[in-house]
Amino acid sequence: MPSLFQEFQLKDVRLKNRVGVSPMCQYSSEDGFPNDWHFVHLGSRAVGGAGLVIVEATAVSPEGRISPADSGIYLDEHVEPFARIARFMKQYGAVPGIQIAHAGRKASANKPWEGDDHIETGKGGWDTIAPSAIPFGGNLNKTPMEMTVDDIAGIQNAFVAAAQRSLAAGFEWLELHFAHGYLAHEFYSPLANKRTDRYGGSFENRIRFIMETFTAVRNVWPDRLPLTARLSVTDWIEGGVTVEESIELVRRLKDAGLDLLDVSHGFVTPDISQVPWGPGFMIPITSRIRQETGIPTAAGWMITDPHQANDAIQDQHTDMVVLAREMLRDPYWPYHAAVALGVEEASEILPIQYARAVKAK
Ligand SMILES: C=C(C(=O)O)c1ccccc1
Repeated sequence: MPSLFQEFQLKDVRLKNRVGVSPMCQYSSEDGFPNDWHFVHLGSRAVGGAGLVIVEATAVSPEGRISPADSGIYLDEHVEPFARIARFMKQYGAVPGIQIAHAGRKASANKPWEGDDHIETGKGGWDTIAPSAIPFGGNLNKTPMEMTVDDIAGIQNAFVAAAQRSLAAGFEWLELHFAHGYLAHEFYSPLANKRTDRYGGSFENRIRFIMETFTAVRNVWPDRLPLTARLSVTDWIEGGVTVEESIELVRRLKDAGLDLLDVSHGFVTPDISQVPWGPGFMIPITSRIRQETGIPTAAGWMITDPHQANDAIQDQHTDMVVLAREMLRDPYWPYHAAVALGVEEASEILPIQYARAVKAK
Protein backbone atom coordinates (compact mmCIF):
# COMPACT_ATOMS: atom_id res chain seq x y z
CA MET A 1 0.00 0.00 0.00
CA PRO A 2 1.55 3.39 -0.92
CA SER A 3 2.61 5.41 2.12
CA LEU A 4 0.04 8.11 1.33
CA PHE A 5 -2.74 5.57 1.84
CA GLN A 6 -1.50 3.92 4.99
CA GLU A 7 -3.58 4.61 8.08
CA PHE A 8 -2.28 7.13 10.61
CA GLN A 9 -2.99 6.64 14.31
CA LEU A 10 -2.62 9.71 16.50
CA LYS A 11 -3.79 9.24 20.09
CA ASP A 12 -7.24 7.55 19.84
CA VAL A 13 -7.88 8.92 16.35
CA ARG A 14 -7.19 6.89 13.22
CA LEU A 15 -6.94 8.58 9.83
CA LYS A 16 -7.75 6.22 6.95
CA ASN A 17 -4.98 7.88 4.92
CA ARG A 18 -2.34 10.62 5.14
CA VAL A 19 -4.26 13.24 3.19
CA GLY A 20 -5.57 16.25 5.06
CA VAL A 21 -7.64 19.18 3.82
CA SER A 22 -6.04 22.39 5.06
CA PRO A 23 -8.19 24.94 6.89
CA MET A 24 -9.20 27.43 4.20
CA CYS A 25 -11.11 30.63 4.96
CA GLN A 26 -14.38 30.80 3.05
CA TYR A 27 -15.48 34.28 4.15
CA SER A 28 -19.07 33.02 3.93
CA SER A 29 -20.48 33.25 7.45
CA GLU A 30 -22.80 35.65 9.18
CA ASP A 31 -21.92 36.34 12.82
CA GLY A 32 -19.65 33.33 12.65
CA PHE A 33 -22.34 30.78 11.78
CA PRO A 34 -21.50 28.01 9.28
CA ASN A 35 -24.17 27.41 6.66
CA ASP A 36 -24.98 25.26 3.64
CA TRP A 37 -21.88 26.58 1.84
CA HIS A 38 -19.62 25.21 4.58
CA PHE A 39 -21.58 21.96 4.72
CA VAL A 40 -21.08 21.36 0.99
CA HIS A 41 -17.50 22.74 0.89
CA LEU A 42 -16.31 20.54 3.75
CA GLY A 43 -18.68 17.59 3.21
CA SER A 44 -17.63 17.14 -0.41
CA ARG A 45 -13.99 16.87 0.59
CA ALA A 46 -14.87 14.20 3.13
CA VAL A 47 -16.79 12.38 0.39
CA GLY A 48 -13.77 12.80 -1.89
CA GLY A 49 -11.69 10.57 0.40
CA ALA A 50 -9.54 12.80 2.59
CA GLY A 51 -8.54 11.20 5.89
CA LEU A 52 -8.80 14.52 7.72
CA VAL A 53 -10.80 17.66 6.94
CA ILE A 54 -9.98 20.76 8.99
CA VAL A 55 -12.53 23.56 9.22
CA GLU A 56 -11.17 27.02 8.37
CA ALA A 57 -9.70 29.48 10.86
CA THR A 58 -12.64 29.84 13.23
CA ALA A 59 -12.54 32.89 15.46
CA VAL A 60 -12.49 32.56 19.24
CA SER A 61 -14.04 36.02 19.59
CA PRO A 62 -15.94 38.36 17.23
CA GLU A 63 -13.07 40.85 16.94
CA GLY A 64 -10.74 37.94 16.25
CA ARG A 65 -12.28 37.36 12.83
CA ILE A 66 -10.18 38.26 9.78
CA SER A 67 -13.35 39.55 8.14
CA PRO A 68 -16.95 40.03 9.32
CA ALA A 69 -17.73 36.96 7.17
CA ASP A 70 -15.37 34.63 8.98
CA SER A 71 -16.62 31.60 10.86
CA GLY A 72 -16.56 31.77 14.61
CA ILE A 73 -17.10 29.54 17.61
CA TYR A 74 -17.45 32.25 20.20
CA LEU A 75 -21.16 31.54 20.89
CA ASP A 76 -22.71 28.39 22.30
CA GLU A 77 -25.21 28.71 19.43
CA HIS A 78 -22.37 28.02 16.99
CA VAL A 79 -22.00 24.46 18.29
CA GLU A 80 -24.95 22.72 16.62
CA PRO A 81 -24.41 24.09 13.07
CA PHE A 82 -20.80 22.91 13.32
CA ALA A 83 -21.89 19.60 14.85
CA ARG A 84 -24.03 18.87 11.77
CA ILE A 85 -20.95 19.32 9.59
CA ALA A 86 -18.68 17.29 11.87
CA ARG A 87 -21.19 14.43 11.94
CA PHE A 88 -21.38 14.34 8.15
CA MET A 89 -17.61 14.37 7.73
CA LYS A 90 -17.22 11.55 10.23
CA GLN A 91 -20.05 9.55 8.66
CA TYR A 92 -18.20 9.58 5.35
CA GLY A 93 -14.85 8.53 6.73
CA ALA A 94 -12.97 11.76 7.42
CA VAL A 95 -11.75 12.77 10.86
CA PRO A 96 -13.46 16.10 11.59
CA GLY A 97 -10.97 18.81 12.55
CA ILE A 98 -11.22 22.51 13.27
CA GLN A 99 -8.70 25.34 13.51
CA ILE A 100 -9.38 28.01 16.13
CA ALA A 101 -7.85 31.44 15.71
CA HIS A 102 -7.58 35.11 16.51
CA ALA A 103 -6.55 37.40 13.66
CA GLY A 104 -4.93 40.10 15.80
CA ARG A 105 -3.91 43.17 13.82
CA LYS A 106 -5.02 41.53 10.56
CA ALA A 107 -8.67 41.48 11.74
CA SER A 108 -11.50 43.73 10.59
CA ALA A 109 -10.69 43.26 6.90
CA ASN A 110 -12.73 42.98 3.75
CA LYS A 111 -13.01 39.66 1.95
CA PRO A 112 -10.08 39.05 -0.43
CA TRP A 113 -12.37 39.53 -3.45
CA GLU A 114 -13.71 42.77 -1.93
CA GLY A 115 -10.35 44.47 -1.36
CA ASP A 116 -8.59 42.50 1.40
CA ASP A 117 -8.16 45.85 3.14
CA HIS A 118 -9.13 47.13 6.57
CA ILE A 119 -12.73 48.15 7.16
CA GLU A 120 -13.15 51.45 8.94
CA THR A 121 -14.15 51.16 12.57
CA GLY A 122 -17.83 51.89 12.96
CA LYS A 123 -18.53 51.30 9.28
CA GLY A 124 -18.66 47.53 9.52
CA GLY A 125 -15.17 47.26 10.98
CA TRP A 126 -13.82 47.35 14.50
CA ASP A 127 -10.74 48.38 16.45
CA THR A 128 -8.05 45.73 16.28
CA ILE A 129 -5.74 44.44 19.02
CA ALA A 130 -2.20 43.11 18.92
CA PRO A 131 0.91 42.69 21.10
CA SER A 132 2.14 46.12 20.00
CA ALA A 133 0.60 49.20 18.37
CA ILE A 134 2.28 48.44 15.03
CA PRO A 135 0.17 48.08 11.87
CA PHE A 136 0.68 45.06 9.60
CA GLY A 137 1.13 47.36 6.59
CA GLY A 138 0.06 47.19 2.98
CA ASN A 139 -3.73 47.11 2.72
CA LEU A 140 -3.99 46.44 6.47
CA ASN A 141 -2.72 49.73 7.83
CA LYS A 142 -4.93 50.18 10.92
CA THR A 143 -2.81 50.71 14.03
CA PRO A 144 -3.95 48.10 16.56
CA MET A 145 -4.37 48.79 20.25
CA GLU A 146 -1.57 47.29 22.35
CA MET A 147 -3.09 44.52 24.45
CA THR A 148 -3.02 44.80 28.21
CA VAL A 149 -2.15 41.76 30.30
CA ASP A 150 -5.87 41.52 31.09
CA ASP A 151 -6.65 41.54 27.35
CA ILE A 152 -4.17 38.69 26.91
CA ALA A 153 -5.81 36.63 29.64
CA GLY A 154 -9.21 37.31 28.11
CA ILE A 155 -8.18 36.04 24.68
CA GLN A 156 -6.52 32.99 26.20
CA ASN A 157 -9.79 32.23 28.00
CA ALA A 158 -11.59 32.65 24.68
CA PHE A 159 -9.32 30.02 23.11
CA VAL A 160 -10.20 27.66 25.97
CA ALA A 161 -13.94 28.27 25.55
CA ALA A 162 -13.63 27.79 21.77
CA ALA A 163 -11.85 24.48 22.34
CA GLN A 164 -14.63 23.35 24.65
CA ARG A 165 -17.28 24.29 22.07
CA SER A 166 -15.28 22.48 19.37
CA LEU A 167 -15.33 19.34 21.51
CA ALA A 168 -19.06 19.75 22.12
CA ALA A 169 -19.55 20.02 18.35
CA GLY A 170 -17.92 16.62 17.87
CA PHE A 171 -14.57 17.67 16.43
CA GLU A 172 -11.84 15.12 17.13
CA TRP A 173 -8.79 17.08 15.92
CA LEU A 174 -8.06 20.60 17.14
CA GLU A 175 -5.54 22.92 15.51
CA LEU A 176 -4.44 26.13 17.20
CA HIS A 177 -3.62 28.87 14.69
CA PHE A 178 -0.14 30.08 15.58
CA ALA A 179 0.78 31.09 12.01
CA HIS A 180 0.33 33.53 9.12
CA GLY A 181 0.76 36.77 10.99
CA TYR A 182 -2.29 36.33 13.20
CA LEU A 183 -2.32 37.09 16.92
CA ALA A 184 -0.20 34.22 18.29
CA HIS A 185 2.40 34.65 15.55
CA GLU A 186 2.41 38.41 16.24
CA PHE A 187 3.47 37.66 19.81
CA TYR A 188 6.12 35.20 18.61
CA SER A 189 7.69 37.39 15.92
CA PRO A 190 10.06 40.26 16.82
CA LEU A 191 8.81 41.93 13.63
CA ALA A 192 5.40 42.50 15.28
CA ASN A 193 6.11 42.27 19.01
CA LYS A 194 7.97 45.23 20.54
CA ARG A 195 6.64 44.77 24.06
CA THR A 196 8.93 45.39 27.02
CA ASP A 197 6.93 43.37 29.55
CA ARG A 198 6.91 39.59 30.14
CA TYR A 199 5.32 39.03 26.73
CA GLY A 200 8.02 40.70 24.65
CA GLY A 201 11.72 40.94 23.95
CA SER A 202 13.46 37.64 24.73
CA PHE A 203 12.55 34.34 23.07
CA GLU A 204 11.15 33.14 26.41
CA ASN A 205 8.88 36.18 26.56
CA ARG A 206 7.86 36.08 22.90
CA ILE A 207 6.70 32.45 23.14
CA ARG A 208 4.86 33.02 26.42
CA PHE A 209 1.50 33.73 24.78
CA ILE A 210 1.76 30.58 22.67
CA MET A 211 2.91 28.41 25.57
CA GLU A 212 0.28 29.73 28.00
CA THR A 213 -2.51 29.44 25.43
CA PHE A 214 -1.47 25.95 24.37
CA THR A 215 -1.23 24.71 27.95
CA ALA A 216 -4.62 26.19 28.87
CA VAL A 217 -6.26 24.48 25.88
CA ARG A 218 -4.45 21.18 26.54
CA ASN A 219 -5.94 21.21 30.03
CA VAL A 220 -9.49 21.11 28.61
CA TRP A 221 -8.94 19.16 25.36
CA PRO A 222 -9.14 15.40 26.04
CA ASP A 223 -5.74 13.71 26.07
CA ARG A 224 -7.15 10.95 23.85
CA LEU A 225 -7.71 13.44 21.00
CA PRO A 226 -4.99 15.14 18.95
CA LEU A 227 -4.18 18.71 19.93
CA THR A 228 -2.14 20.25 17.13
CA ALA A 229 -0.86 23.63 16.04
CA ARG A 230 -0.14 25.39 12.77
CA LEU A 231 3.04 27.46 13.22
CA SER A 232 4.88 29.87 10.95
CA VAL A 233 8.30 28.39 11.64
CA THR A 234 10.15 31.12 9.75
CA ASP A 235 9.47 34.70 8.76
CA TRP A 236 12.08 34.47 5.95
CA ILE A 237 13.12 38.02 6.95
CA GLU A 238 16.18 39.18 8.90
CA GLY A 239 15.06 39.89 12.45
CA GLY A 240 12.03 37.61 12.26
CA VAL A 241 11.47 34.16 13.70
CA THR A 242 13.95 31.50 12.55
CA VAL A 243 13.71 27.75 12.04
CA GLU A 244 16.23 27.30 14.82
CA GLU A 245 14.05 29.23 17.29
CA SER A 246 11.01 27.33 16.10
CA ILE A 247 12.68 23.98 16.69
CA GLU A 248 13.16 24.99 20.33
CA LEU A 249 9.56 26.22 20.55
CA VAL A 250 8.27 22.96 19.07
CA ARG A 251 10.31 20.94 21.57
CA ARG A 252 8.67 22.87 24.40
CA LEU A 253 5.21 22.50 22.89
CA LYS A 254 5.81 18.76 22.48
CA ASP A 255 6.80 18.52 26.14
CA ALA A 256 3.58 20.40 26.97
CA GLY A 257 1.49 17.90 25.00
CA LEU A 258 1.51 18.93 21.33
CA ASP A 259 0.55 15.90 19.26
CA LEU A 260 1.42 17.14 15.75
CA LEU A 261 2.79 20.26 14.07
CA ASP A 262 1.22 21.60 10.88
CA VAL A 263 4.31 23.31 9.47
CA SER A 264 3.79 26.67 7.81
CA HIS A 265 5.62 29.93 7.25
CA GLY A 266 5.56 33.68 6.89
CA PHE A 267 2.90 36.35 6.53
CA VAL A 268 3.68 38.43 9.62
CA THR A 269 4.55 41.32 7.24
CA PRO A 270 3.38 42.04 3.69
CA ASP A 271 6.89 41.19 2.39
CA ILE A 272 6.88 37.73 0.83
CA SER A 273 9.77 38.47 -1.53
CA GLN A 274 12.14 36.11 0.31
CA VAL A 275 9.85 33.08 0.16
CA PRO A 276 11.47 30.29 -1.95
CA TRP A 277 8.21 29.40 -3.70
CA GLY A 278 8.26 26.13 -5.60
CA PRO A 279 6.79 22.60 -5.57
CA GLY A 280 6.92 21.25 -2.00
CA PHE A 281 9.23 24.02 -0.85
CA MET A 282 8.31 23.52 2.82
CA ILE A 283 9.02 19.77 2.84
CA PRO A 284 12.76 20.09 3.67
CA ILE A 285 12.03 22.39 6.63
CA THR A 286 9.23 20.10 7.77
CA SER A 287 11.64 17.17 7.57
CA ARG A 288 14.24 18.98 9.67
CA ILE A 289 11.71 19.89 12.35
CA ARG A 290 10.37 16.33 12.40
CA GLN A 291 13.87 14.88 12.72
CA GLU A 292 15.15 17.33 15.33
CA THR A 293 12.09 17.39 17.58
CA GLY A 294 10.51 13.97 17.04
CA ILE A 295 7.08 15.60 16.61
CA PRO A 296 4.69 14.13 14.05
CA THR A 297 4.16 16.60 11.22
CA ALA A 298 1.82 17.69 8.47
CA ALA A 299 3.54 19.23 5.45
CA GLY A 300 1.78 21.72 3.22
CA TRP A 301 2.37 24.34 0.55
CA MET A 302 2.51 23.60 -3.18
CA ILE A 303 1.99 19.87 -2.78
CA THR A 304 -0.12 18.89 -5.77
CA ASP A 305 1.11 15.60 -7.21
CA PRO A 306 0.29 12.15 -5.75
CA HIS A 307 3.87 10.88 -6.20
CA GLN A 308 5.27 14.06 -4.65
CA ALA A 309 3.02 13.61 -1.62
CA ASN A 310 3.66 9.87 -1.36
CA ASP A 311 7.45 10.30 -1.60
CA ALA A 312 7.46 12.93 1.16
CA ILE A 313 5.87 10.41 3.53
CA GLN A 314 7.72 7.33 2.24
CA ASP A 315 11.05 9.16 2.62
CA GLN A 316 10.07 10.09 6.20
CA HIS A 317 10.08 13.84 5.64
CA THR A 318 6.56 14.09 7.10
CA ASP A 319 3.76 11.95 8.54
CA MET A 320 1.02 13.42 6.39
CA VAL A 321 0.27 16.18 3.90
CA VAL A 322 -2.32 18.95 4.07
CA LEU A 323 -3.55 20.30 0.77
CA ALA A 324 -5.32 23.62 0.23
CA ARG A 325 -5.64 24.94 -3.32
CA GLU A 326 -5.31 21.49 -4.83
CA MET A 327 -8.38 20.47 -2.83
CA LEU A 328 -10.26 23.47 -4.20
CA ARG A 329 -9.30 22.39 -7.72
CA ASP A 330 -10.31 18.79 -7.00
CA PRO A 331 -12.26 17.66 -3.89
CA TYR A 332 -11.72 14.11 -5.12
CA TRP A 333 -7.93 14.45 -5.18
CA PRO A 334 -7.52 11.54 -2.74
CA TYR A 335 -9.42 9.22 -5.08
CA HIS A 336 -7.47 10.40 -8.13
CA ALA A 337 -4.24 10.01 -6.15
CA ALA A 338 -5.19 6.44 -5.23
CA VAL A 339 -5.71 5.65 -8.91
CA ALA A 340 -2.42 7.32 -9.88
CA LEU A 341 -0.53 5.37 -7.21
CA GLY A 342 -2.09 2.07 -8.25
CA VAL A 343 -4.07 1.46 -5.07
CA GLU A 344 -6.12 -1.69 -5.51
CA GLU A 345 -9.88 -1.07 -5.43
CA ALA A 346 -9.19 2.70 -5.45
CA SER A 347 -12.92 3.31 -5.97
CA GLU A 348 -13.55 2.07 -2.44
CA ILE A 349 -12.04 5.28 -1.10
CA LEU A 350 -15.35 6.81 -2.18
CA PRO A 351 -18.69 6.27 -0.43
CA ILE A 352 -20.64 3.15 -1.37
CA GLN A 353 -23.11 5.30 -3.33
CA TYR A 354 -20.30 6.06 -5.82
CA ALA A 355 -17.78 3.24 -5.46
CA ARG A 356 -19.47 0.53 -7.51
CA ALA A 357 -20.45 2.86 -10.35
CA VAL A 358 -16.99 4.44 -10.45
CA LYS A 359 -15.41 0.98 -10.57
CA ALA A 360 -17.48 -0.12 -13.54
CA LYS A 361 -15.83 0.48 -16.92
C1 LIG B 1 -6.34 32.99 5.47
C2 LIG B 1 -5.27 32.34 5.93
C3 LIG B 1 -5.37 31.48 7.14
O1 LIG B 1 -6.48 31.30 7.63
O2 LIG B 1 -4.32 31.02 7.62
C4 LIG B 1 -3.96 32.42 5.27
C5 LIG B 1 -3.21 33.57 5.39
C6 LIG B 1 -1.97 33.64 4.76
C7 LIG B 1 -1.50 32.57 3.99
C8 LIG B 1 -2.27 31.41 3.90
C9 LIG B 1 -3.50 31.32 4.54
